[in-house]
Amino acid sequence: MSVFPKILLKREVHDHLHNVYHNKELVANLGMVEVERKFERLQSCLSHPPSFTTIRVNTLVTSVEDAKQRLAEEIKKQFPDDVIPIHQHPNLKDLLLIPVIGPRRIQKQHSVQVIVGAQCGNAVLRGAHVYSAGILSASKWMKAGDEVSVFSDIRGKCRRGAVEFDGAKVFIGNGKAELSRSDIFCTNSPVKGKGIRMTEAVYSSPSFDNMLPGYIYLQNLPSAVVSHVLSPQPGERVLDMCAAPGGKTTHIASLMNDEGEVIAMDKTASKVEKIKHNASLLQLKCIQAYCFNSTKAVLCEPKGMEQGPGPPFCPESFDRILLDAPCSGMGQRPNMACLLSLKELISYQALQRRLFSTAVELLRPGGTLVYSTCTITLAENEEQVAWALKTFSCLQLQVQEPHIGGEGMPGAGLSLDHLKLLQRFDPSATEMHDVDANKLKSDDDLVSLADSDTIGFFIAKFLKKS
Ligand SMILES: C[S@@+](CC[C@H](N)C(=O)[O-])C[C@H]1O[C@@H](n2cnc3c(N)ncnc32)[C@H](O)[C@@H]1O
Repeated sequence: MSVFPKILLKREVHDHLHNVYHNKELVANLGMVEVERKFERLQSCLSHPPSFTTIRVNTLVTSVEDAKQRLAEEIKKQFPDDVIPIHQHPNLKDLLLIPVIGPRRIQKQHSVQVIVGAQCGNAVLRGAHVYSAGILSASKWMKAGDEVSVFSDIRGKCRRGAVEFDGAKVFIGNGKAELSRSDIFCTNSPVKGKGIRMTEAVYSSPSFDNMLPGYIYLQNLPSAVVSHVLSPQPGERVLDMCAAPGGKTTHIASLMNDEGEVIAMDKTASKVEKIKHNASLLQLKCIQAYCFNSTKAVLCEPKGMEQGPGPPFCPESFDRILLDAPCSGMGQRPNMACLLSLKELISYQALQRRLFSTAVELLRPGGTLVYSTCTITLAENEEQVAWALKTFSCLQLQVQEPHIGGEGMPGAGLSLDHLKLLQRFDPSATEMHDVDANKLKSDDDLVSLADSDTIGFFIAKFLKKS
């Protein structure tokens, strides 16, 4: 059931998405009434978190059963009075599902108020505590130990250090202050560590910060599907073109049993350090990470030139390539306000095409290319597939295994057969659910809810014909 306002969009973005979700092909398929409902559901689902937190087990260092047991012990420390179920996904054997309980109707609000940035607020609704860096405002008299009510500044309008804030804010739960207002704001150096320990969030999930490092990796369900769809094999040479912070890179390496070569690139140096950190934490040795603009990753020098281990690379030199493209991120949940302008929203298509063209050049004939995004627009998903099939006659769409999400969305002129080969995780495909750990009836109910109530995501798999 909806407890937060639906996602707040700029008028121009709202109207654009409205047109996308009311395109002629979709209306012809579903009818106007269903299309209207779908668009309303989409806006509502996006402002709420998915019903499950998903944890990928690093199967190179532990078994799923062992990780499950360790997780249960850790979660018990946080929720001594509750039984929080942990389920292994039946089709993604390295994935564990933990329900996000909520929404809770919290009656009591405290007079001491804390305002946090929207990103911090979104993390709280997925189980995080409030870190000091995320706090924008705290009541004048707040001291350590106070019970406080926490609000998210959804429009990004609150001034850092303000004593009160009357702008648009959404209540996300109650907690206990670990620092005073002056500890947070009256200091010259940035404050680190926890600022508020959440005691009752509107949506509650364990906090996985620093939990079992090296054993588990917090990863959204559709993101964990991607590397299985790519299906990398031990000994292969695999390229992850837009890789930071390395969630999929590390998954790929672990599916390859850490044998072969996984080359990860990202254009931002600090993010490349995160890939290296994650690879080392998860004890993966076959990953090489480089800071590089992947649109320039094809070696153009004449043959015979010495080629180093890093980019640029010779054409047709990879067995498999993942292009988890930079995108508008409109599928991320929860997201109570999207501050993107229409210009920004539609700017990604061109960059994605440049990256895609590079991927096709670098892939060997007979190789596999997977394209994915965490967004819900047609322009970045089905339209890109239609363009790719028209532009590169060597490409053929492939069946995906596992196929857990729905089919592609009509509207880009793709045939029904092609739409069936695409995998779209569409939050608007399900009704909103209250989740109460004790009322999840059967394992089947639980898995189908976890599979359908996810972030918005898209996956296409291509074969480069020999
Ligand atoms: C969707 S995120 C990747 C998430 C990552 N695959 C994971 O699962 O952890 C997209 C990434 O693309 C990077 N990026 C954007 N433009 C790029 C470019 N031209 N070359 C390489 N990386 C780029 C961004 O820095 C960002 O880290």
